[in-house]
Amino acid sequence: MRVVLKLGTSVLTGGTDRLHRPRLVELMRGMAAVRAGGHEVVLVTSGAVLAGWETLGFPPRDRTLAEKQLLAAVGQGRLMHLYALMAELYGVNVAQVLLTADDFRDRTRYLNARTTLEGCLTRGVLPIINENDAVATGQLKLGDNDTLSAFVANLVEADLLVILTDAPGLYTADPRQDPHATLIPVVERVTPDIWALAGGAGSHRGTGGMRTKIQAAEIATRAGTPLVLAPGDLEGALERIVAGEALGTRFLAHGTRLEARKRWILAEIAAGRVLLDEGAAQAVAARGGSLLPAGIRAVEGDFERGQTVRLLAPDGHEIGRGLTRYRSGDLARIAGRHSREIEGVLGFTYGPEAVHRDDLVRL
Ligand SMILES: Nc1ncnc2c1ncn2[C@@H]1O[C@H](COP(=O)(O)OP(=O)(O)O)[C@@H](O)[C@H]1O
Ligand SMILES: N[C@@H](CCC(=O)OP(=O)(O)O)C(=O)O
Repeated sequence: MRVVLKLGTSVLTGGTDRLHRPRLVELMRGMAAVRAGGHEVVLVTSGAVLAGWETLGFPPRDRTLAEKQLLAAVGQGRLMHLYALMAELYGVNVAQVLLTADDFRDRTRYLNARTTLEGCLTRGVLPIINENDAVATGQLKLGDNDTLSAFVANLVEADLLVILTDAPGLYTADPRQDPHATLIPVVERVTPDIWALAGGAGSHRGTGGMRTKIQAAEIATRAGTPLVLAPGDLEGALERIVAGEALGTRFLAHGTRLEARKRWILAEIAAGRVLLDEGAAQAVAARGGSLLPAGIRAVEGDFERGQTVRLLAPDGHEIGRGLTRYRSGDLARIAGRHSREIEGVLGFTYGPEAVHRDDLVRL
């Protein structure tokens, strides 16, 4: 299973003013255990602003954007340093990836981020992601890490998104305000009734409160990834959730990830056409295989890597659509060539497939 784990500031502080070291060790132990069980983990972490405030000796705060950015710039390094120390205890290597909204909007940046994260996972490195707070403002900013974690879950096509926070899950009302509030164990759909349960902003150290968690649930579940919202102060929480135990609140996915992805591919306007030879058409249409450059006869249109293209059989009829791994000019140069030759021809490679079967919908 590929799991994206989001840790809020409130979890990292354990209700104190500082990054709570024993808590960090326990969380890292959980991640290492899940990884040792054969799963992949991507961490989305908050806490840079808090870490910066701690490092500078808790100066009085004016809560301006400039101050927040300064604190994040100081704290991000500190946060990573601590994670690296904790990870070393468990023999885990970590990587830092700082993202902003533009990295999800711009196709090339999106694909590059995905390649980097995939690379980390392939090599067994734990990617640790935060928003690039020091530079991102206004339109550039996603603004909260709940939303960021849902985007990341989408980016890496996670099987599960786990958000650990300082509440035991989604309650019928804000448990801080209403002592009679009760836990909702399963949410089938994020309806207006669910939205109505979220109070305002969260704890005084957190950013989004429950609203951004529901927002994250909406984004993730629509893309086919379920979300579990659970308490961060419970020992072994991550392992128990990954093992399938019902902890906190589970938001169910709509359909499977693959279906969600295919809906998305079909919704995109095709940017070009790729003409296949008979063998490739057979492989794609009848056997559900990937399209290799060797089976391409011609490339029409001007498209970038990651855009949707139509796949045409030799008689011109459309047999499928998919996301191309190479831009049109590059694809034309490797058309008809064996995948081994890609690097020699282009000087680089994005892998042996022109369109991978996971990125392809047969019509
Ligand atoms: N319906 C609800 N159920 C649970 N918690 C809620 C609800 N409405 C508001 N909250 C508040 O949201 C807070 C979690 O958000 P936040 O403090 O931003 O956490 P984090 O730092 O983990 O992102 C909880 O502590 C709780 O007070
Ligand atoms: N990127 C910011 C945290 C933003 C955020 O969403 O915080 P939280 O509500 O604690 O998850 C930071 O590292 O301080």
